[in-house]
Amino acid sequence: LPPGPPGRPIIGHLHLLQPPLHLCLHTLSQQYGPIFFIKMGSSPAVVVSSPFWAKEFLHTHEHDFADRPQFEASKRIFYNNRTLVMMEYGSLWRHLRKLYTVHILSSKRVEMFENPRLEEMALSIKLLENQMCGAVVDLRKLVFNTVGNMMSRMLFSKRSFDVSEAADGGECRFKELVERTAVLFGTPFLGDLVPWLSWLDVQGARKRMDRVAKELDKFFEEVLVERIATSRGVSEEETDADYLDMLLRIYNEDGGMDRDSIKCILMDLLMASIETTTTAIEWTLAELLNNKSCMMKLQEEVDTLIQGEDAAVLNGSGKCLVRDSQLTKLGYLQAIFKESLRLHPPFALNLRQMCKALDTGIKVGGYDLPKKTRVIFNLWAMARDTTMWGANAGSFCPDRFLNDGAPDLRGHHYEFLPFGTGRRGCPGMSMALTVAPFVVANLVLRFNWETPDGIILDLSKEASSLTAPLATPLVAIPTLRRSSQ
Ligand code: HEM
Repeated sequence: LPPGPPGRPIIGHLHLLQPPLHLCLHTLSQQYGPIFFIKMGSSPAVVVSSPFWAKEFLHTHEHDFADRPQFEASKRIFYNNRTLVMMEYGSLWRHLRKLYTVHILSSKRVEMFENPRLEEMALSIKLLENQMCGAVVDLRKLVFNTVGNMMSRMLFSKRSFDVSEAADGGECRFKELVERTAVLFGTPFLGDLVPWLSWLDVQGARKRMDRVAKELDKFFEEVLVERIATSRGVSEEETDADYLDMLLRIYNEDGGMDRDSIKCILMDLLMASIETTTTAIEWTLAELLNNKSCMMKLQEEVDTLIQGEDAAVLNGSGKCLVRDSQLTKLGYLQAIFKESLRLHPPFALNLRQMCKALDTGIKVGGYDLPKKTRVIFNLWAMARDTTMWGANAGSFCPDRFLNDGAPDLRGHHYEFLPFGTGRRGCPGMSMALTVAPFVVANLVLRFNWETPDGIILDLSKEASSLTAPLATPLVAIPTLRRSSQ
């Protein structure tokens, strides 16, 4: 086995693990090395903190570690692990993955949904202009709602999140459900760590999981029933077609797809996208607030682009917005976004598991790993390693991504894997790389942003949740930029 700290009976190394887990595992790696062995309760796990070892597992042994650990929450909430994120590696997963990459999340499909994204951005900007200028704004909430509405409109043409403070009732219900789900996934469940103790359920978590599962199912069932009842029969080429139209067409043509599959896909896409994208945007804005010169340079870049080209102008509102197609021309914005993802990967840790078929374990890099070994990739630690990134690895320095040969995001550079890599790498990367920089560009185009009392934010701490957002939600004060009028 790889080296590792001494463990205890039953709990293994659980007593050593404190939140935030990525920091705790990083500290242990400094003592035990870039690959070390622990037991999470009764589950064997290796923690990987170097690009060399990441490549060993994710490239050399790609097939062998293409599974994910199965958790009680995902069994209960995601229709017995039927979402792509949590599905066991095998033929069903391959079938669904193809559907995602070819039909659902291809760049072409993402492009088709520019309109709802522009409209939602315009609504959030209007809210900021009319009700929030000069006031302290909860940016996490604003971004979460904006991204949430963009996603739910692309999926089933409904706004499911409230962007105005006044909205209430049904619209907020779904937001609360997403948040409760994230908490359930972010909190370890005893039975996942020590299966023979799962009957105890001291945390009462099963009940909470079942309640969330029931309410989520009800929400998606209503969406489905309403759409089937209206039988709008929109073809996928039509401009107001959404993902649900496409899924219903496949449902009608493909006997292998049932109602739960559709609900599962809708749920998967919402859950995998909103929290991650919001966290990425929140960190980017936080870094910009602390690095004023970068913020100003970005505003200049966006201003120059908008003045020189046709920007989107919405519904005669006079509001100019940066469009998707312009994002690739904003080189500095791209560098800022990458640098923020480097320092603050929304999934600080990525989890894989040895495939079930390897029932006697496998040898990796000279180590004998037992069956069902979990691999925890410390993406956070690898992206801050000074041997790879230089002495300023801990500083926000977007210029490092302007150099030729800088690491890309697409999973070829193992020191920088915010979207993972290989067959189980993130299929939503195109969507994320469109939505997140789009929101950032438009927020800095129209507003100057300041922290309350001009304080420098402490960006050294993350909260423990499904993703790793700022320890306290980001707040800032917007003022309208004259040049944006
Ligand atoms: C900044 C935003 C995002 C980040 C940082 C992110 C990151 C990740 C990571 C690290 C993984 C695991 C990859 C691996 O095991 O190698 C993953 C998987 C996944 N992501 Fe994302 N993601 C983001 C946005 C999205 C979006 C927008 C969607 C969909 C609309 C999405 C859908 C998925 C799905 C379905 C999987 C599971 C793939 C599988 O297991 O086969 N993600 N993501």
